[in-house]
Amino acid sequence: MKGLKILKGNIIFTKDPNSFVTLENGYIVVKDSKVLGTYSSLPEEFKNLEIIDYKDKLIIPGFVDLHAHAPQFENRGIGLDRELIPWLETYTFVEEDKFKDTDYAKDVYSRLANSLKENGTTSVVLFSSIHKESTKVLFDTMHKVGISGFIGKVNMDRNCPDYLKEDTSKSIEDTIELVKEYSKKYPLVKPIITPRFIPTCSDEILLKLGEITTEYDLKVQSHLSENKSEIDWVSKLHPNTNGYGMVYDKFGLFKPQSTIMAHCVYSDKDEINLLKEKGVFVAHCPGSNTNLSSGIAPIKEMMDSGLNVGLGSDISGGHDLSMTKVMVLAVQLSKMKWLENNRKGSFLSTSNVFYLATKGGGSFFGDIGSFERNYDFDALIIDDSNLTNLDLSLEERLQKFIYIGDDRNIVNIYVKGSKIK
Ligand SMILES: Nc1nc2[nH]cnc2c(=O)[nH]1
Repeated sequence: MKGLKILKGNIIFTKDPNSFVTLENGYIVVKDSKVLGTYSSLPEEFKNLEIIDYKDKLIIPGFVDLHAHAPQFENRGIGLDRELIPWLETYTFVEEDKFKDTDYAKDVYSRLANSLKENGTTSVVLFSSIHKESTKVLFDTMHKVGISGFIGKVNMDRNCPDYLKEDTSKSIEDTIELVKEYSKKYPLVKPIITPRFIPTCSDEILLKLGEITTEYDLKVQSHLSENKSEIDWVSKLHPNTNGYGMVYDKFGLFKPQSTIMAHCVYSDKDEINLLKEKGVFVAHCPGSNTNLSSGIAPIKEMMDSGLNVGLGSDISGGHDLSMTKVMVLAVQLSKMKWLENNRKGSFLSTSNVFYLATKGGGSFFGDIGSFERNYDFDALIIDDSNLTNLDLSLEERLQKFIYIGDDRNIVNIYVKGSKIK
């Protein structure tokens, strides 16, 4: 049978946030790019096909990073003694300015893309910088490495240093050029509309971006309610709008089921209801919640209330793009939040956080992040033999890999059925 691949190993994935599906020495049948089925014993019809036998290794879905800043790759681990606005002004804008040079972009973006891949991120949603040519470099580089992604040229035309302040019309012109060139150029890497955040975007640019979103049927990403000074700033800039989220919505930038808002640390009831009503995805970024002293987003509550939620590394507000490190931090912060709330509700379980890092974020892309039938076959093969000599269940082995494993344990990677490592 043409286009069929059969993989054997210890399969573990989530269909819902509250439980794992595990198949010890199970089989995944893949047809072209998609999962045909998972089986504990191989059905007769596939019996004479070749089997790729991963023996005792784990087979898990690839990770999804819903929020990261590509031009901040070099800044990981520095400047984290500041809060958001001074951090942006002192470190981030200065580094992003370097991307006016495409040679610099080629160097940084190829290391970024390889690092994402090596760490098992098979789908990623990236902010680029304001620079059109370097954004093209990012599209081309991500395509070459073979992981899937949305990439957005940043738009900002006020309240930032002159060297990054865009002329509004030129910003829109460059965005449309990128959308036209890259919407169909590559199968796995697509453009996304990316106003940086409300403080750096004029009403005019937001209005135009809303129009482009509708006209070209695009997705949108930005930041929301991350830090208290930022929220105060937005309420001063938009005194007649009822809340930060409402500003995006007013300009048509909460496109149903197609928008990601990073952070949402301080979203109140009305904002949460708006996010829910519009099917906005919240990218929870525990790394930057702590590093930039922003606060802990109540992610477990958001998830339980039915919001679309995924995880973001948010480099370089977050210092590490490894999604296993992000998962650990998300669990740890959710425990702190739970204690802070006098043990009301609960904290993130291992299946909760694994779901967030796979199917939760993956549903922004489509059928991604699980091994259910017709899901894209994005998978990691994990050799965890160096991590323990205990006799553990598959769930415990996965937990151990998340907590103490690293990129060296990821021995093979599949994206859309193709082996990229
Ligand atoms: N974490 C984070 N928040 C932002 N808000 C506006 N820009 C940024 C950024 O680069 N990182």
